[in-house]
Amino acid sequence: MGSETPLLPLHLPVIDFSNQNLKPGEPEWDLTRADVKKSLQDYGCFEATFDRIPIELRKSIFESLEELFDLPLQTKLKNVSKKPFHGYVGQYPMVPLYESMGIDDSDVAAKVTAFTEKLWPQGNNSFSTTIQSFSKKLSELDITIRRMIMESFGLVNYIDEHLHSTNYLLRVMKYTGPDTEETKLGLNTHTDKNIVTILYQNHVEGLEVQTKDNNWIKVKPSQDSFIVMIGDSLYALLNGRLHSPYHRVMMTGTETRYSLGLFSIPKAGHIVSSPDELVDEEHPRLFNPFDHVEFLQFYYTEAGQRSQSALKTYCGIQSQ
Ligand SMILES: O=C(O)CCC(=O)C(=O)O
Ligand SMILES: [Fe+2]
Repeated sequence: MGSETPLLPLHLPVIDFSNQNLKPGEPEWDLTRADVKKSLQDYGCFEATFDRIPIELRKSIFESLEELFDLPLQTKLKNVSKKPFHGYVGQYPMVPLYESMGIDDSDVAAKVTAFTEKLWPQGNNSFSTTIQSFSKKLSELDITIRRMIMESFGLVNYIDEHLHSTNYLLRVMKYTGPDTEETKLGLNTHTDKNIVTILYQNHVEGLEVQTKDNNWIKVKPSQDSFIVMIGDSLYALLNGRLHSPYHRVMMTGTETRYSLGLFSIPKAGHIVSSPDELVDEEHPRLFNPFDHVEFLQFYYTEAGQRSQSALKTYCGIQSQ
């Protein structure tokens, strides 16, 4: 449906984060930072290769996901949350292939142990260790990327405050293959509402990311790569400087797709507001300051679900 000649190539840029010299101040850091900025301006998304998560851990994370989703429904329903999409989600008539669970503060051992004990009252040490160490290692990639983004926009003085203003949610997902000739929707088209999302998946493809000129990129990640994506809260914080892309999951065939997303999310009570440095005549302020938790509550109302951009409807400034 997009324009006949796509303005942007229909594949995501790939950026390597495995380099040992990737430290602030080193030339490699500056080069990688420039690639991060350009990719996020153009696509709001890129594929990151990152070797800090050992191969055994990358394998065992999917065994843990299988073990979790294989639990009886009654047990999975014990994971309740006041926050929408943080607890157990499944059996939705609109997206019957999709099931997910959220693990709040998945980088903090005590929190993951408490989550685990709700589902396995006798404990499940290998599950909680796998989830926590995977999240902790992946959060290092999230921190590197957010540091680079803040530097790119001259916001060095805000880095510490910004990094302390968020928590992590690990959402784990299972998509059952539709077992039909046609391709079926696994997850509705949406933009993420948080700061940065880092996705990892098994060998079954399905994620599609929309380009600015309305073409769909079918993402083909490898075992060594992660998909990094910008959410609406970072888009607002940067006063629209980076793109927050629409994406969806489309499923075919019989195989089960397991994926997980590490979401950095503004803490409740923290006000997301673009610094004055990013507001000038050429870039008028796009959004009123907002609390992310309240914005999320709006997103899940009927009006929020109906609007093309919940962010603009919720706190957009009229003149845009
Ligand atoms: O399963 C995926 O790859 C994407 C999931 C996603 O977009 C989300 O949870 O926000
Ligand atoms: Fe998403």
